[in-house]
Amino acid sequence: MYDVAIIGAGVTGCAIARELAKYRLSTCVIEREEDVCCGTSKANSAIIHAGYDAHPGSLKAKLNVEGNRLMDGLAQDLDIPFRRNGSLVVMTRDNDPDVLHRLYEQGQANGVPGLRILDQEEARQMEPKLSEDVIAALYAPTGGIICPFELTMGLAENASANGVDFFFNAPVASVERVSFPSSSQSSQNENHIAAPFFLIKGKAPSLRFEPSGSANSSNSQTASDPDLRLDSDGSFSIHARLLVNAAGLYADLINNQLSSRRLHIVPRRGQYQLLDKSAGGHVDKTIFQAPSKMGKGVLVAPTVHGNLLVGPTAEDIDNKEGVNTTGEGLSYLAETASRSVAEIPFREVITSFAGLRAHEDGGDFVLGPCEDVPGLYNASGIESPGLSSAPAIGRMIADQIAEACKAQIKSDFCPVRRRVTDMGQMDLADRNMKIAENPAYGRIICRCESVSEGQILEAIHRPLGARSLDAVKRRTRAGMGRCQAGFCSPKVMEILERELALAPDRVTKHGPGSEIVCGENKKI
Ligand SMILES: Cc1cc2nc3c(=O)[nH]c(=O)nc-3n(C[C@H](O)[C@H](O)[C@H](O)COP(=O)(O)OP(=O)(O)OC[C@H]3O[C@@H](n4cnc5c(N)ncnc54)[C@H](O)[C@@H]3O)c2cc1C
Ligand SMILES: O=P(O)(O)OC[C@H](O)CO
Ligand code: FES
Repeated sequence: MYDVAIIGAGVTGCAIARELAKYRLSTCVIEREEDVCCGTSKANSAIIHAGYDAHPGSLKAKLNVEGNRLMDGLAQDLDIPFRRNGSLVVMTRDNDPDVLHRLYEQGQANGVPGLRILDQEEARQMEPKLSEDVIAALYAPTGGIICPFELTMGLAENASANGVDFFFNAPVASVERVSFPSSSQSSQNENHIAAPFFLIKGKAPSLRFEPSGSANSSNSQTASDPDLRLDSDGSFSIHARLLVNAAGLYADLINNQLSSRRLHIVPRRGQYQLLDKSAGGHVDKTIFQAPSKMGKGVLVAPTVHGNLLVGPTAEDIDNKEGVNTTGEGLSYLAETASRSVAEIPFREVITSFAGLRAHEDGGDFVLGPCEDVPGLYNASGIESPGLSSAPAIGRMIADQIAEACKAQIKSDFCPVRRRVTDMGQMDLADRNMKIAENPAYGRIICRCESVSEGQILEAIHRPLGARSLDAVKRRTRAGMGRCQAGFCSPKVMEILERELALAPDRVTKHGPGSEIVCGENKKI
């Protein structure tokens, strides 16, 4: 029986897992996808917000500012690309003239440091490509940009290295609070009433169990593991004393199985255009427009890897899987972005994508113990600024759980994790030394992003290692370049086949059901 089970391996679940790993508690994370960071955490604006957007007194306001403050230390410990590039909210003649003052006052109340309102000239000096229509701007020096994949994976890998188990390809179908011994408990317990616990069930024919700290672990689960029961049809059940609901868009479905305090989460789609690195220097700061009831509006921002990002739209839709882009949405972006930034080189678009905000009807994060279900902790309704707030959400939930269980701090928690070697960040001498040590670092697999075979091997053979093309991409950037994997995909597939002893038709893009080839069509 685990002390704590967390449903969801997005940035929220992984941040909570890492904080819980600081305590003497047995913890697992259960994720329906094949990897961490497959939900909203992988498709967003990647901004670490300063914290002036949310209403004073809200959880969003408090945790955004605290998360922002914690980010430098976390990025250093977990080796996450993060840059405080600062942000501007620009005002044009069409906007309500009070908008910047309102945001400024809100920021002051939330405790955001260094906010300043700039006139037209100062704003343009800071960002020469601002549109002619911009007449003033709110400057926030603590705004930042981050790699959301590395943030989520760094938290997860570090949690794993410190004792947290992960289950992948494990969609939870039902959760139940049980207050009697179940048949799966040991016979010693049969004659007395056990403390209530959560019974978490699902069907996972290809469940992948990653016990803590396991590098190179095989894909087979351990049927003998006392915390997990797996039947021949792939049904699994996991027992835990406490349950954390960090299931993103599906957190309402998990909560509503247990609590009469219903949640309702609407997917609010945000579409983006991502431009090539040749356009990455078009702006330096993150350029926001005036916010609306639907969100912070369309931004133009550099990414930590040197691309330019334009988006998102904000459309409420019915489909929790509706991550498609639309012609209408993408045209809206081009038209709207030009109100704040001039001459955006849209010819340099290399891809478009969409993410879904988990918008809860109440409008704020839903965090902490659920009033009518002892042992259930919600981390639900985590829309923006969820990425920025993740370090603070992790601390808040873990502290609440540790206090409730009177859990002791572990003395051997190691806060440090290193990401896959980034050859691009090395000088020539270091690069040559690395290649001399291991020639695989000299074999370039992804030309656009200069990713070597050595880096891909590292991505596969590390705790919570990559098992698919997209998982390799998130860890190394192989496939994220200008050709969008046209050249490097077959090569990465070959490496996955070889290293994981997979038949070619078992290599997937993003887990079971996304196999890339279906067989041979010609003998060579
Ligand atoms: C368009 C857009 C732009 C954004 N921009 C920013 C930004 O710039 N800055 C910022 O701070 N925030 C931003 N956000 C918000 C931020 O991305 C989210 O708040 C954050 O990623 C939410 O993380 P999460 O872990 O709660 O959810 P997710 O990342 O969605 O993780 C939930 C996980 O639960 C899993 N799951 C669901 N149901 C089950 C089940 N039944 N069984 C097992 N697993 C399950 C899912 O597969 C998923 O992996 C943005 C969001 C969007 C959509
Ligand atoms: O549109 P929002 O308010 O959900 O914010 C999304 C990002 O944080 C900024 O683009
Ligand atoms: S070669 Fe990998 S993205 Fe182009």
